[in-house]
Amino acid sequence: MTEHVIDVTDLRRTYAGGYEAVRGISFTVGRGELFALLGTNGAGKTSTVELLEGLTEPAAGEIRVLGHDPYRDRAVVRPRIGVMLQEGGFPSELTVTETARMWAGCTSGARPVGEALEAVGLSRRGETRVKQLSGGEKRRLDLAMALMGDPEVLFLDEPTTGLDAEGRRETWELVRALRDNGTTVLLTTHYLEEAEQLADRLAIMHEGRIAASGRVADVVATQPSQISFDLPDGYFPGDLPPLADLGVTGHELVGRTVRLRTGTLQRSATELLVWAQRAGVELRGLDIRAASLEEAFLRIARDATAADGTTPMTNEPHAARAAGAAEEDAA
Ligand SMILES: Nc1ncnc2c1ncn2[C@@H]1O[C@H](COP(=O)(O)OP(=O)(O)OP(=O)(O)O)[C@@H](O)[C@H]1O
Repeated sequence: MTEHVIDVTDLRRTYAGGYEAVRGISFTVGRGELFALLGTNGAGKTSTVELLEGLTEPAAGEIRVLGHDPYRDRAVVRPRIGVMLQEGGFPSELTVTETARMWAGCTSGARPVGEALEAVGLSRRGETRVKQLSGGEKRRLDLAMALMGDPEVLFLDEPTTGLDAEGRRETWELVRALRDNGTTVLLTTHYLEEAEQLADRLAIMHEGRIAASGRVADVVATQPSQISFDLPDGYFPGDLPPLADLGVTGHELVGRTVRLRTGTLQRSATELLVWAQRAGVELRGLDIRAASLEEAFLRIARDATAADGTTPMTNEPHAARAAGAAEEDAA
């Protein structure tokens, strides 16, 4: 049986004023797994991660990290986890090595500073001041600090926000290597490609709830693939073969562009192409596209919104955030 390093049941978080940012979520993360928490702005990802890190107490529900309550058993859990926050905020005048030494001094069981910097490829930047590091190097320094205690569980909150494509890829390599060495990783991200690249499993949050979860392929498989093409000249939609025969589950006509949705892409595409071949028509603008995580994400957010009648991407109470999350919890 898989050991659950993180176990979350019916978790809720309510901020002062009664705003419920996390509305009864449950999930598990197995040892050595990389689990991604995705979601629109304000979906509740950071609010959830802060609870897992033991920074504050939930309004309801249960959390186990390494078998302990991360808030009540903080002294036991904290030395075994690493946390990379969205913004590290280290003093800009210190050098990389001075920063790492300072951090090591606050970390129980800290690994040698040189080793932590080596792990993130910053060994050669030891004498550089933090303010002179590039954005990507700063994020790597944040990661080095999170790795200082050689953690069993690593929390990465938006680890590649603000990085260019190369910096992002470098970070992915590092995170993959950590996972391959057995570190359990919980990652929040806005980048769907990041989740596709790294995650063993993921959950998509929307307005405090988990709208979909599972392996990337399973979440994508719940979404239809799409075939689109221009209606051939002189043809009407009724001249196409019966859509049911194509295995098509939905369709629309936008101008003269036909869009078909299907859960059996190979069959639908083959049937359509055979029909076109027999009819001697060229399907201009033909585009055959398997479902992607991005489509799954957008559709899930849209469906969840339609179901509860709310507007996506709402972010009104965000301003209150600046005042500090932990103290403001109503719980
Ligand atoms: N301290 C706070 N007081 C009141 N509301 C808050 C506070 N912190 C966050 N919220 C609200 O809770 C909701 C969830 O915020 P959270 O930061 O957890 O979302 P997120 O998914 O991490 O968003 P983002 O991707 O934008 O970082 C948002 O509506 C946010 O405005």
